[in-house]
Amino acid sequence: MNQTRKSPVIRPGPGQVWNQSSSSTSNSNSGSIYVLQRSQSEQKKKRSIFSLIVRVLTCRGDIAHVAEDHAQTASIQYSSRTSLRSSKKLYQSASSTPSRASDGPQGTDELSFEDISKATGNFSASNIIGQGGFGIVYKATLKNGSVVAIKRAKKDNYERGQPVEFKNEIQTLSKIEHLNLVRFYGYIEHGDERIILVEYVANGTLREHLDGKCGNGLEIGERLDIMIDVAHAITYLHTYTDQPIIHRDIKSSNILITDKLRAKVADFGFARISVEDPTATHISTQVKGTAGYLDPEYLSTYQLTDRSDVYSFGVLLVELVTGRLPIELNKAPSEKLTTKWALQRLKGGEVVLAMDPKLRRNPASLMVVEKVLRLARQCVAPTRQLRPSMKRCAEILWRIRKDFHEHNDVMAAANHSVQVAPQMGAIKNRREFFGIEDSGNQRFQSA
Ligand SMILES: Nc1ncnc2c1ncn2[C@@H]1O[C@H](COP(=O)(O)OP(=O)(O)OP(=O)(O)O)[C@@H](O)[C@H]1O
Repeated sequence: MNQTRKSPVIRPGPGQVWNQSSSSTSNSNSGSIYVLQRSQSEQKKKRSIFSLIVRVLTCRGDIAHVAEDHAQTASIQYSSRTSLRSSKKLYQSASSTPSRASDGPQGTDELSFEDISKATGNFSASNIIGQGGFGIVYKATLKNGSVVAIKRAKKDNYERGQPVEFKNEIQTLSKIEHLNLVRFYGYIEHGDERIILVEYVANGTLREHLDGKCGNGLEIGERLDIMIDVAHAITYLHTYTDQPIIHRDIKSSNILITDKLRAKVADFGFARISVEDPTATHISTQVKGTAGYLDPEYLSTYQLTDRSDVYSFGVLLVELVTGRLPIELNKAPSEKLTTKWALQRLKGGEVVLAMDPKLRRNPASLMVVEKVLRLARQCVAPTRQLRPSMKRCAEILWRIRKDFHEHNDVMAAANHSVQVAPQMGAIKNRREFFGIEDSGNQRFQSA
């Protein structure tokens, strides 16, 4: 396998985001995943495709800074109408002709930049719901009352003159539809503005829930549901889309939580759409992702496969049962790398020590934590051949959930009989107290 590294390996600190170039080309004639074989210029072109959607930056401003930023940008005059683009009409329409988002919420058709501006209160600071590598995220209420999330790119965060290929990618993204994936409705190009319109998910990120900043704390059953939702979303991306998609940035802050405490995977900024080549084993690409979640094999070889997402998913599983961040800077050296620490507890038969202190301890929750850690151990195996597919992960999690429910049912039945027995005892004692013959015993037993 030929491989040429063009850039040195730069290792960011914990919590920082990776954005490291490689223009390696790779060949393989075995296996069943996918490979991109591109010249350096083609690779560069390809790299720019998704940078428009999300570009990884290593620093984040705080909300106050965002508000200042907003104050400067809010005064921009929006004269021409440039409308929401996505899906089929992208090619058919000239750039300034309104085009339609496929199956977006009612009201996202024919949206212009002015409409978006109005819907966000002229990008009002009060509508800011977050900030990420791509830019600022706003909550927007459309004319018909639908609520969507608007991602407004930082000005230095896109490249002009996107190639046709970019439009292909947008088309593909807009076709992705799964209950556990944040829906991509479309984007708007307007002068030097780049806007992405996505489904609004109301209840914060998974990380915020684990930190107790959102919600009332997730019980183990709820966490299991979230694991399964994420597994379904990634399985869909890997297996059931027209072209397999590798997410490349599975992490707890990219998992949005619904009001019903179910999960939706967000942020396809790093997503790679694989070319359909049944003989290929991997994509050679620049390394992107977030420290702590990054597949070490991808990091050292630049070879991206769907098993890189499986690795990140394994880290996420550990995060869900321990409540800890993948890298805990303030812990003792032996506890800094959460996955390693938790898997050592598993090996030593001390799962209870790894369990999130916020979780209730009972045999059922301990059983779940242990089984999930065992699955996580497979997911973070050092080489991709040893890791299960996402589909397999989902199947294992279903089994764990089934066992959990059965366990709970047994516990509930046991509790019920414990509650019933003293009542019967009390009644019997009352009979004795009143000197009544215990002739009703038979009836109690059969009741
Ligand atoms: N569709 C959405 N619905 C509701 N809130 C969202 C949505 N998308 C993003 N947010 C909020 O905005 C924040 C920033 O999101 P964004 O995806 O831009 O960045 P990130 O994933 O946190 O960081 P990075 O882009 O560096 O990976 C999220 O943490 C979340 O709180």
